[in-house]
Amino acid sequence: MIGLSSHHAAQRPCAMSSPVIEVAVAVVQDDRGHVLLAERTARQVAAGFWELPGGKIDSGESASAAAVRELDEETGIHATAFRPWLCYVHAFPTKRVRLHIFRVERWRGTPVGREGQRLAWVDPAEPGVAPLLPSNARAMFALGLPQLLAVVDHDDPVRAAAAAIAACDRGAGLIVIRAPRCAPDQRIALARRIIAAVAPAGPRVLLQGSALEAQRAGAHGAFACSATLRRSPARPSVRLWGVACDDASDRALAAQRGADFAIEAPPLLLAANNRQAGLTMLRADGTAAELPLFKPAATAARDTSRFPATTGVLT
Ligand SMILES: Nc1nc2c([nH]c(=O)n2[C@@H]2O[C@H](COP(=O)(O)OP(=O)(O)OP(=O)(O)O)[C@@H](O)[C@H]2O)c(=O)[nH]1
Repeated sequence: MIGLSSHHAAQRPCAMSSPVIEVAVAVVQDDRGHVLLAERTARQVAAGFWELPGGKIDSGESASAAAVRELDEETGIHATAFRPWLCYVHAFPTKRVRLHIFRVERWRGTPVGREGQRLAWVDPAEPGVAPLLPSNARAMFALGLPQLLAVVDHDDPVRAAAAAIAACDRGAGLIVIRAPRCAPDQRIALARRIIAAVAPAGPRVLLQGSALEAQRAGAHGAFACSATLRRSPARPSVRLWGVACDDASDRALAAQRGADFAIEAPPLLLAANNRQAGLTMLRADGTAAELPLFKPAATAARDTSRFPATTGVLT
């Protein structure tokens, strides 16, 4: 299940003037997609909180070198292939941390808590260990997102529902319904029809529109186009909020407003697909960004990334 994300809390003003501590952390996943977490020890601040293996970047050290070093020092795992993933600032009450998060794609070794800390392999969608460092909520949430997202944009409810079912067949775990030309009541009726049609496949469904429209439609959340994002003073009160971004400044704004993910698709592509099948498939993008990004999928292969719900603690 995609949980409520706690990274929406407003950033506290008292931390805003403190310097930003640069921290590099590693996401290591086993073949089930479970993520390696470590528990902070009694000797550390925030003892008992679970975190990704990592630590402060030494002066003159690159973020990637720090992530690889800390991973080895703390768990004995040697990363042989990795890539930058998310990078964002979190404001704790008294300090700010910039997390440089790396996805470790290949590694060797058997994880062991080399500093006496407990380790656990957890399902990112249902971690099963607590508490997690609040700064990691965005990353954990992003790890629980599906790989494929579909934008359904058709004014005709029958064709829109057919497009949404086709998207589920192709493995979409998230569906964004756009029907900007419809009046709100029509859009809500169309969304209800799509939500009922795809319910057996179980994707999350977001409606482009206000929080109230999304709620009336029974959607899991709301979606905002880039123009709405720029006009929005704050995150709407919805469980899941996705936005469309045209460029890097939109992305920065989306992260600041607490969006859960962003899509970057040329408006022309969406418009062209609307005239045809009403369906655009997007894939999770692997490059470094402030928040999870989806971009047009060149080939929409079936998504096999759903994680089982079991969790293992290594003692
Ligand atoms: N290791 C780690 N630190 C994190 C994560 N998220 C996060 O906010 N932090 C914060 O980043 C900072 C990392 O400091 P650390 O104490 O673990 O790093 P370190 O081992 O290099 O520091 P030290 O030498 O002072 O002990 C802490 O303030 C910690 O709360 C995370 O996922 N992993």
